[in-house]
Amino acid sequence: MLNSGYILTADEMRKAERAVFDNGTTVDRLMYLAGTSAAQQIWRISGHMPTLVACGPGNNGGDGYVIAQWLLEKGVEVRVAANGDPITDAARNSRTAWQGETVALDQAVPAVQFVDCLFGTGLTRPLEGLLLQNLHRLALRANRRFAIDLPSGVHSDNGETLSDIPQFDHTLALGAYKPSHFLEPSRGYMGHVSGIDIGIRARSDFSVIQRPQISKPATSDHKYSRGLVAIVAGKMSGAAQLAALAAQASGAGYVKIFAQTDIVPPHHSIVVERFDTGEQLGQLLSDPRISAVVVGPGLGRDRDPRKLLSETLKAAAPLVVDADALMLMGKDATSLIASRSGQTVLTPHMGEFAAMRNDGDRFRMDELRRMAGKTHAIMLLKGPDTMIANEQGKVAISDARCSWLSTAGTGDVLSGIIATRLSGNENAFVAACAAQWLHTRAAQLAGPAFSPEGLVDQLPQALAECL
Ligand SMILES: NC(=O)C1=CN([C@@H]2O[C@H](COP(=O)(O)OP(=O)(O)OC[C@H]3O[C@@H](n4cnc5c(N)ncnc54)[C@H](O)[C@@H]3O)[C@@H](O)[C@H]2O)[C@@H](O)CC1
Ligand SMILES: Nc1ncnc2c1ncn2[C@@H]1O[C@H](COP(=O)(O)OP(=O)(O)O)[C@@H](O)[C@H]1O
Repeated sequence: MLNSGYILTADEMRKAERAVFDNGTTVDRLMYLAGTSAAQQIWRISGHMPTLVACGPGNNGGDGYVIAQWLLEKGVEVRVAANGDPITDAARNSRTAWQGETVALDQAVPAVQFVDCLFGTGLTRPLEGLLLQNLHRLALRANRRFAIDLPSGVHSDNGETLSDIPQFDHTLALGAYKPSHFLEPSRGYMGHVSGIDIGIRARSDFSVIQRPQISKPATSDHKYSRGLVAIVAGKMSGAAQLAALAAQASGAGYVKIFAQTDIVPPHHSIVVERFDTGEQLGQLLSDPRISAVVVGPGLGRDRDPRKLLSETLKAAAPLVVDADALMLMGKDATSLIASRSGQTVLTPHMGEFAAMRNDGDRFRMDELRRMAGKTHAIMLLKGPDTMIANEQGKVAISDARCSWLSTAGTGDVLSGIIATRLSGNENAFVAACAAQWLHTRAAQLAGPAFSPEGLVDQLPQALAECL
């Protein structure tokens, strides 16, 4: 994976480029490498498609002149649209090396293929006036649109679109992925995102969630050593049953549901144990063989579940806190979770996150990291761009996605998978990342319009890909 899966902010990318220059590569050389590699990718996809490349004033524009020249030498009918001279030496040199026709942006005639090299990581403010109008005019009248590094108008680091931007078919990330290659809403405009390796090797707190390595049970394993997952069920037990099924299908040795009502186990091997009071639940949870607990799915939000939640928070085992439990804690989540002794993973969706967070103005990734720091827990923010933060400030972002997951009950399934991964004594951050990968992969395998049960059915196959 590009830059070993480390995602770089614009500042980190500049530092990484400086390291490359310090090792003797010139700016011109790096731009040549970026531009020719991007051009080859465009050529592989489009061949001789007549092309217009829009070049901005900086190094993103510089890449554009290199792309145009490479395509010209391949025999493609290619023109450049640009206003004024480039502002960096490297971009000026690229422009000098360009042997084709250059026209002003507002004079440019659209071509079948449009390549946007107006702005990349250097974008600092919204596009305005004629620039913006011409971007739309030229892009919208093309049949295929490429964005180089980032679509012009996208903030590199936070997923925001600073201007109204056209929809692209392909985005070629240069050197390393930037956060906005994965975050919404910017990701939605990028079409197919792929990476161009230009020799950038830099670590970061941000990374892509990658396929986990999961071990088979050892020959000496038994059901308890593999992990006893306990799901706390409230009065609406369906969600807890889904979490239980998911825990089992992702490899738990034993799954129990602690339920306040008489429920039929969702599977013969899943044991239901009844309790009536919070104290009784506390006793059930004190079983030292329990290796992870889930609380929240279907718990309910009135007074009674509060007692169940406070008993559950006392459990020594690693805990997944989801759904109603998050709403019950609200803004008190930070203090309640920080005082726990065991590992905790909190899994809000955007609505639950809004109820928990203190600073609604802050960029959600920053707030997620802040909450992970304050709670000493793992924060997993669900959605099309699920991100997972730990207390050290690391953030892993999901690059795989499956919009069919937007159906009730799939979050319950995720909580069960996380519990099973936590049972394996994994570091909670690693466990949450592995569970997120398995969840999305199972969704991809399930095909369109699956039920949560259908999602659960695909978990063993997703798991098989990680052994
Ligand atoms: N530094 C390097 O050597 C390399 C850089 N590369 C490319 O260079 C890009 C970054 O280049 P730059 O840092 O020059 O930045 P850009 O080319 O993204 O932006 C150029 C300049 O435009 C101005 N600007 C920002 N927003 C504007 C707006 N809304 N309207 C008008 N002007 C605006 C800023 O002053 C900025 O410096 C990357 O995205 C990548 O495409 C690649 O060629 C790889 C090598
Ligand atoms: N549009 C989407 N694209 C990809 N994944 C999604 C999308 N919408 C929701 N999801 C995923 O589906 C799951 C839904 O969880 P949640 O909102 O808690 O639902 P529920 O509580 O009904 O189970 C989460 O894992 C979330 O990341």
